[in-house]
Amino acid sequence: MLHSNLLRLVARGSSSRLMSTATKLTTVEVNDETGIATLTMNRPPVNSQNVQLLLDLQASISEIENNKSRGLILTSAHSNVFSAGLDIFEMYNTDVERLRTVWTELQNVWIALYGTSLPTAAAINGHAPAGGCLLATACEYRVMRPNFLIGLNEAQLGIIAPKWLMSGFTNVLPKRVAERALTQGRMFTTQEAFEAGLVDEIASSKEEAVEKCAAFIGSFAKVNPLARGLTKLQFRADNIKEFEKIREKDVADFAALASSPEVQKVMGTYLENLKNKGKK
Ligand SMILES: CCCCCCCCCC/C=C\CC(=O)SCCNC(=O)CCNC(=O)[C@H](O)C(C)(C)COP(=O)(O)OP(=O)(O)OC[C@H]1O[C@@H](n2cnc3c(N)ncnc32)[C@H](O)[C@@H]1OP(=O)(O)O
Repeated sequence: MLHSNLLRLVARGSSSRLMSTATKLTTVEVNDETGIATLTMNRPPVNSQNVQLLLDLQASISEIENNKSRGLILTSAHSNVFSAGLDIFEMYNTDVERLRTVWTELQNVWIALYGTSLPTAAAINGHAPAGGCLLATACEYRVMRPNFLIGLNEAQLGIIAPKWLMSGFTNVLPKRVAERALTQGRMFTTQEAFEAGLVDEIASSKEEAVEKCAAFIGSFAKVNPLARGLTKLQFRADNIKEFEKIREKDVADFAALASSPEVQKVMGTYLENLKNKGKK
């Protein structure tokens, strides 16, 4: 009988294995030929990041690190959204403790993804606003399907993203472009993101995006994995150290900001607009 601790489960033919997880909102599938793991977010309809999805992402990243995969590709099970960012419903009209948990688990996912020595790539098969962009830019490489939007839109929502949350973004864009985009809360189209360097390639389908991500990860085949991983982490060490210094305070700051009547009001209006959009 299948149970949550079952380790390996043959899923689709012989070329890939669905790794069992104790989770429901993510799946991990390892390609037998390449040894690359695909981590798929599956929280309908838009992969909004509630605490459970954030915990499941962490469990899946650990699983991939422990199962000796050669790399990690992050993608979505949905046809037009990679991830809509934090679940605003979960942050609205709730208590401070819940807000602290949301933020702590977002931090935990980010550091797990940003700080892994494994090669990582995002197959962005739909929109990736805010927390969706955060996950994509924590990866080393991004391939995106056409005609979607990606960016950190916090300034447009009247909120300030902390420095660690912007650091993946500022790693990949020239400083001047990043500053302008962040202060505008700009959402880039796929084409604009490609031209700016926010995404590395454009792919016409999810399958092609995953293949291109796999080719990027495959480009390290002849590089010593320890040397590769340590080199990557040296590049990221300053951001990681800065983050570790402020992570406790950052949780307190977020909980205070998100629970304030002003931000709660913004969330309420934002949620109304999202709901009404569906009725139009
Ligand atoms: C206001 C935020 C306050 C935050 C407090 C302080 C934070 C400080 C630092 C910030 C760091 C991270 C912040 C975030 O990640 S906040 C989340 C920001 N996300 C967005 O702005 C994206 C909002 N969504 C969209 O733009 C669109 O939904 C989409 C992703 C482009 C998809 O469009 P679509 O047409 O395919 O789908 P749509 O009809 O809009 O939505 C379908 C249903 O999903 C619900 N939904 C969408 N996004 C969210 C979300 N982020 N959280 C919860 N639920 C979401 C939407 O309401 C629809 O539901 P229903 O079908 O009507 O029931």
